[in-house]
Amino acid sequence: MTPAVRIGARNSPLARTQADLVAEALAAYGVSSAFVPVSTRGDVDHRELTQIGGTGVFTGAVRDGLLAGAFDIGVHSLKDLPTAAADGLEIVAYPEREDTREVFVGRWPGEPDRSGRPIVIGTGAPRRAAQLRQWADDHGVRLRIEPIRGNVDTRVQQVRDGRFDATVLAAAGLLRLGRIEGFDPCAGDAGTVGELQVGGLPARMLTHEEMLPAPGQGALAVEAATNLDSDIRSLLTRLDHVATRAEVLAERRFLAVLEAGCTAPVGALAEVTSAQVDDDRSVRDAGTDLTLAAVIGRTKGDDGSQLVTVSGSGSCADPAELGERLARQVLSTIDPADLRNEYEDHN
Ligand SMILES: NCc1[nH]cc(CCC(=O)O)c1CC(=O)O
Repeated sequence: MTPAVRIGARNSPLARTQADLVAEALAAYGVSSAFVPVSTRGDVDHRELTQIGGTGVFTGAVRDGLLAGAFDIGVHSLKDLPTAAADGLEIVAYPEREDTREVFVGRWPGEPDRSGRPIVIGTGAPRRAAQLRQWADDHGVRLRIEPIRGNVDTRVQQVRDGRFDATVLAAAGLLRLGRIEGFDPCAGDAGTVGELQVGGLPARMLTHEEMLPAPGQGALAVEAATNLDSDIRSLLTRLDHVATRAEVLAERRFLAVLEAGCTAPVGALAEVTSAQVDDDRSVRDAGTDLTLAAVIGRTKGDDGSQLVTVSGSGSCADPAELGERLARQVLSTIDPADLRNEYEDHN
């Protein structure tokens, strides 16, 4: 009988659901598990995230619990996890990624509005704000962006209550919680636009051209202490998804290199293009089988642009190389003083 694995995660509905997904995957290998809830600084402090400051407001307490031996593995939303490695800890698996798109929930600003008043969008993420402002400029739409806090359902509720006209949330969280009505994963972008609802509000999937996700969005990180029992560790590595790993390593290296040079908001999406993943977990056609597209918020340029965009391709065999190369390209071609200097929680 394999001993139960203790799984620590934030005590929010989404974190709990994500921990359950890992528990189910372990159960498929005949391993039982128990959930250990962790209260984090981000949950008890209700100021804006940009005010609390520092990265890892949601993940620090889970990491502390791992180091203290309170549980065997921690399950994080990867996009909330700081890029810096934590001493004594390692990420043992990146399970298969959810949908990486963003969802616009509420009144769509592209529609004519007779009131003449700007649409108010609630978001605390400078990355989302920068891309929304650029979209609004491109479409001649007036937007006002205001901070919003709370878990996924609370944010939707605040739109329903009329405190905001709309908000933007990750498809991954909404799908895991089962909150998107009318979603057909096979329909692609066109098949879903205009037909979706979230909490009774109109919703639409944003394309990656409209908004790039946070680095690591839609992916989970299964983290453990480096001294974890080796049998449990090798079991956990079976939860790893090779394409997801390549993608998130490219995105997170891009972020890490940029963070060293500025604090601008960053959106980044890497995609494995070959889809030729061998059963033996290596990726075929190594060469140019990984793409990366990214946006970085900048102060308004002479051409009115508020975003720097960059894209390129590399190899699944060395995803960090692609991320690093594109980040250095941005840092060498753009004056860092032109990049927006805002604390970013990357959500
Ligand atoms: N801290 C917020 C957070 N962290 C992870 C998710 C959703 C899941 C994901 O993006 O992987 C969310 C909510 C959101 O951005 O809508």
